[in-house]
Amino acid sequence: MAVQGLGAIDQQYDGSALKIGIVHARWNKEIIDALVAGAIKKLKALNVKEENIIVQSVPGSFELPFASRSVLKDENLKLDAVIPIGVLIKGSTMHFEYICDSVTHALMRVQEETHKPVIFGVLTCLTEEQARKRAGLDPGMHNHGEDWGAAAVEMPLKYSR
Ligand SMILES: O=Nc1c(NC[C@H](O)[C@H](O)[C@H](O)CO)[nH]c(=O)[nH]c1=O
Repeated sequence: MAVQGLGAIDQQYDGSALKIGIVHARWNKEIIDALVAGAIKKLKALNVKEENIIVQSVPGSFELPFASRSVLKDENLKLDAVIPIGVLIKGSTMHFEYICDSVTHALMRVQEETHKPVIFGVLTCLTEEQARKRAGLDPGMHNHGEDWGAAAVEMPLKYSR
């Protein structure tokens, strides 16, 4: 069996029949905007229609699990997957650690409760520089939002249909 690299895509998936939600926090706006744009770019590259990409925002990453569950359960939206996007940057207190840990576990619970893919789009960085690099804001750096877009297409086509 071929060993896949980190974030390797095993084939080109066709997202033309999918409806994907993106719920993003509003902290660290410049980095968030780049990550959201990267996710949307990849979704469109995989044929997800623009009208089937539903974007909503919440105050911060701590609100991502609640909003992700809400949009997945919304019968009017009929989403196939959700990409919660947040950027957590370590400050001078333990606030960062508690939010990172609680949000990570809560997003996994949303996935288990809804049986819908919840892509982990939360950057947990020690510095703003780390976050900027992972959003592709530095020349030559890869935008992790694109990986999240690819995962949001692959997962519902593989497991939720
Ligand atoms: O503190 N730092 C951050 C943060 N705090 C706010 C928190 O997510 C929540 O919105 C409020 O506590 C209100 O519930 N939210 C982030 O997305 N990134 C951070 O780096």
